[in-house]
Amino acid sequence: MLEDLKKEVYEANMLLPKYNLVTFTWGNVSGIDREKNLFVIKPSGVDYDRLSPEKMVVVDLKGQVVEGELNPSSDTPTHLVLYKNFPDIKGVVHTHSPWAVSFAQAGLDIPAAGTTHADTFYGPVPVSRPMTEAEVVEAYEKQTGDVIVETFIKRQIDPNQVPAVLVNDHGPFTWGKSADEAVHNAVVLEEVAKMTYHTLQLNPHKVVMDQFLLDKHFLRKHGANAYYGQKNK
Ligand SMILES: O=C(CO)[C@@H](O)[C@H](O)COP(=O)(O)O
Repeated sequence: MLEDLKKEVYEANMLLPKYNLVTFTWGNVSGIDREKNLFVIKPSGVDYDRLSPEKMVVVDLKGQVVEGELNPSSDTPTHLVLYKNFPDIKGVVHTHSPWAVSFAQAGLDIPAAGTTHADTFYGPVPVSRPMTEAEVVEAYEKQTGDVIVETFIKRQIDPNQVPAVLVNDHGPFTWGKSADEAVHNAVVLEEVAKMTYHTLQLNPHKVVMDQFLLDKHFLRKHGANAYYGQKNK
């Protein structure tokens, strides 16, 4: 079942160590088949050099394993919440990439400090609020997904325009129209986190891109149809 998607998700997972976004078995990538309403995710606790397409786990939208010998990633409930609430996405990535984790642990958004950021994230990358003790104790991974969705609703951020979040005290999640695109966004997020840290160290008075500059950049990059299409959503 879903052999092609398993191969795609396996290959996307292997990009995490390749781009130094994870250490040991940290992180995970999933991809969804929106017609079958099934998603494929990395197995939990398996070293990347021991992964294979056959070891990927298939999960339904109730969170039940429908195929696979191994346990699905411990972050499966978070991926599930994102697939249910962000209907346009088809791939999700979680990493512990150090610069993005540093912003997440500091409880800080990554502001749009330049075009490298604005090329991928059409606005600041938000950090979620700290989770309550009850949320952490009850069902951390599911609550993580709920807090991510809450962040985007409360701050009126379009997840298609800012395909990333910094989970407070934890680390980044990114997403996209495929597992590969979600990994691309995770790589850009880490680069941008590093650049922005240094930018703000060099110039603490740096004025980051406001919505007008972000709009101009989006319009320049994607054209008027895309710009006004997004605005009229
Ligand atoms: O963030 C965490 C643990 O805090 C997890 O994302 C691990 O980094 C990977 O867990 P598995 O996917 O292997 O279950």
